Amino acid sequence: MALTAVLRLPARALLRPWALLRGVALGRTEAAAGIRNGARRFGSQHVLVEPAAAAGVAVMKLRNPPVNSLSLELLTELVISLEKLENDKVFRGVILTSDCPSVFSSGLDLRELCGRNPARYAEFWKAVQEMWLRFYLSNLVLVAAINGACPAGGCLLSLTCDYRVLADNPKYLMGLNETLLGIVAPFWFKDSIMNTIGHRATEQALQLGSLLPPAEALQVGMVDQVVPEDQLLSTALSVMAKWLAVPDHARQLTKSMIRQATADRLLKQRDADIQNFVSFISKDAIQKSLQTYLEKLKQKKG
Ligand SMILES: CC/C=C\C/C=C\C/C=C\C=C\CC(=O)SCCNC(=O)CCNC(=O)[C@H](O)C(C)(C)COP(=O)(O)OP(=O)(O)OC[C@H]1O[C@@H](n2cnc3c(N)ncnc32)[C@H](O)[C@@H]1OP(=O)(O)O
Repeated sequence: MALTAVLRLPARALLRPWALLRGVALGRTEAAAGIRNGARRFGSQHVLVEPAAAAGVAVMKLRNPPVNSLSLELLTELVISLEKLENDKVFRGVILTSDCPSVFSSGLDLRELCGRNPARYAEFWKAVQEMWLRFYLSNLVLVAAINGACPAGGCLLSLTCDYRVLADNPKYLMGLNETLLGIVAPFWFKDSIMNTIGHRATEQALQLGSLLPPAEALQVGMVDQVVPEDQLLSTALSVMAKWLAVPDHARQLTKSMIRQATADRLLKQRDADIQNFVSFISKDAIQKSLQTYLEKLKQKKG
């Protein structure tokens, strides 16, 4: 970025050099680098963050086309983006949504689970854990505006949020469908869903690998609201306003009181959980099962 362009930027942009550096790294213009109509904006390759119309609220959009699969890069960028927002005292709430049409997130990137070496599996799983821990324990209010299909790891990501609004479209199926892939959701996936929908509903949803349409997701409590698609963002903003009306310190301590024990279960055994994952995913039978599933997905179009 030329010096003259830097000098034209508002002072507050200069106080947040990461926003500018990101823009420079991506070779983008001044507007895309952080300043548009006086509002800050930043992004990475797979995550776009922009201020919402409401004060103190950012909209974080996943953009890893075509289906927002959670690759190592996307997971890492999600955590970095959240951390930036947490460190920027302007922001108190985040609306998490998708920039890809009809898919919120297709879950963990299946290419990360197939044919890699143990070190790469371990690195990937550490990033999945990190994403879950950081989002689950975030001090910010997180509202998921689910504007598409939301299976497996996508559902997990939404379950880290404080509130979920789902757009009313019968194609937007949601749930932890791991068993249908021949894999087992780890205990912290199970804890996340059980804390949300309860014990009995989890017994069914997790064993059956249920992918629920909006009305059923609402009925079981997997989402808090189902709204017409064109009202998704405005609803998320209204919900956010209600949550932000509560003093931050009281809400944050209360959230931590409710969630910390669940997070601690993983924190106490992160390395063992990584080892479990690596040995499970490396088994020939599991690899075969995942390859077959991926093939079927690819053939679906033909
Ligand atoms: C004892 C226990 C110890 C340890 C724990 C062990 C194991 C736990 C391990 C793993 C946990 C994993 C959780 C997961 O998240 S696995 C991912 C599961 N995801 C899914 O099942 C969703 C699959 N995708 C779909 O159903 C659909 O794609 C869709 C509904 C999201 C979107 O449908 P569309 O019709 O819009 O798009 P498609 O044509 O189907 O897809 C386009 C394109 O994208 C590819 N793709 C889809 N999903 C994924 C994915 N998750 N990863 C990578 N790639 C994906 C799809 O194949 C198409 O590719 P091509 O264009 O054909 O190349």
